[in-house]
Amino acid sequence: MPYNKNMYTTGYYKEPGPKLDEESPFESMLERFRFAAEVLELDEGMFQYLASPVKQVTVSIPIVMDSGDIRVFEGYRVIHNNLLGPSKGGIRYAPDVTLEEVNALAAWMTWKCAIVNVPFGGAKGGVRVDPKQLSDGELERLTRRYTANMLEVFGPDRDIPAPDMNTNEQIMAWVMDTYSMNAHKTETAVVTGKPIILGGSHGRKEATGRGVVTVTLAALNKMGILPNKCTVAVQGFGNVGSVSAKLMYEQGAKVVAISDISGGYYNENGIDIPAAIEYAKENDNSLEGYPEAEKISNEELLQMECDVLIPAAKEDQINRENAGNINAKIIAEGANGPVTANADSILEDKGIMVVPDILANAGGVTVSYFEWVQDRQGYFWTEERVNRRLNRMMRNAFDNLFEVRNEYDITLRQAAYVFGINKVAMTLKLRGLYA
Ligand SMILES: NC(=O)C1=CN([C@@H]2O[C@H](COP(=O)(O)OP(=O)(O)OC[C@H]3O[C@@H](n4cnc5c(N)ncnc54)[C@H](O)[C@@H]3O)[C@@H](O)[C@H]2O)C=CC1
Ligand SMILES: O=C(O)CCC(=O)C(=O)O
Repeated sequence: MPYNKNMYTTGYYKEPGPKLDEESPFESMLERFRFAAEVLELDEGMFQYLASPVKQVTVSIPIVMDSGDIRVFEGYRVIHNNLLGPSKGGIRYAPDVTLEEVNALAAWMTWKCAIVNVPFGGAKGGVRVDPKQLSDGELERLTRRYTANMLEVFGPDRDIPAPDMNTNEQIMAWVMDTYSMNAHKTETAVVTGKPIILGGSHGRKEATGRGVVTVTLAALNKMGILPNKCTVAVQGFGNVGSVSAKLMYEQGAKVVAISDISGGYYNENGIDIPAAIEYAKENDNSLEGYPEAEKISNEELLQMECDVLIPAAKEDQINRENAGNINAKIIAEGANGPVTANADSILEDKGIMVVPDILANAGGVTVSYFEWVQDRQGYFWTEERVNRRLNRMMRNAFDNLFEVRNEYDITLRQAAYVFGINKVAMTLKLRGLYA
């Protein structure tokens, strides 16, 4: 791999650089991509090719509300790249999701799949809706209509969705059923993250958090910190955050702070995570009013002194404004894009090891791959087998990136982009580009 050390010791990357739009995850993605492209000496054409999504689909989703009124929502699916195989990535329901954000999330999926070595390209979907405002019936109609609008995009050999923020296994079951009705056969492999009874995989629900913890333990080991001697703060208490917190707790770590959209909860003696999970389950998935802790703000959580900070909520949480105040030794990115590109060099200067999203949260897509394989074979694995293979693949990915990091004296995030983009670029070269 071509390498010129001066490029990033004296180049634009170390300078304050052009002010990026903190609100733009796509710009954050591109900024890191540019750096990797320089390291790899990608030519301009290759850069443009890999930076551009293959397909962007925007649909309107009209549904009849329980009141009898019609409302129209906007939905997206972006296929960023499918050189390595069918595209793969979750569907997000959020009132503020944009096509631009989905573009970034889809590109991250491309690099992520390359890093964990699963034979998929990258995609992501989104619907601009606050699902909490919909009844179950409205949510089902919305999901079915979105899927119907994407029938030509989705497919077990084309594009395979999965859960992301505010979507879950019930929503995946509706996607599978709608697609199957139109295919005139049951097509379980069209979507992953389904209920186990419908062809889902053991371990998928916990896979992202489990992967976060595997790489966190590897990072702690590199720093010579024992898991049972470390303190942890977790932002976000949904699928990824709650499982990461629970598995760190089971490792003997002291999880001193957790948070969700209702705010942060701090206990210097450590929070009883199984009890907090039970509390959230009984309170409509919210920590609001959690009694065994002092209420703090999400900002206070991010800035508290701890060994491991796991941002597992959403993008742009650690940015140019607050990066200088982060007091963790390791940041393990459970969420996609929780640290902006503007914050990267600030964290690097503080000596904080960032385990980047495209490695740290890749456990989800890894077990989605296992689910797809199981569905296609019609032969299902035990949870023990799933977890063992997941741990192995995450650990291998961590070791590969650590090697690139050491070889080029770059950060783990830079190594992740270099590794992932190199693999996709090499695939393109071998496949060729003549239509
Ligand atoms: N579910 C999965 O398998 C995967 C998810 N991810 C990423 O992990 C992140 C979280 O996803 P999930 O856990 O699936 O979503 P989720 O919908 O299950 O949970 C999201 C959590 O974040 C909290 N939250 C939202 N805004 C917040 C804010 N401003 N401050 C603090 N907390 C806030 C919510 O209250 C909730 O507890 C997202 O970035 C997603 O893209 C990444 C890989 C796979
Ligand atoms: O499980 C999958 O296919 C994708 C999960 C996802 O959306 C992500 O890793 O961001």
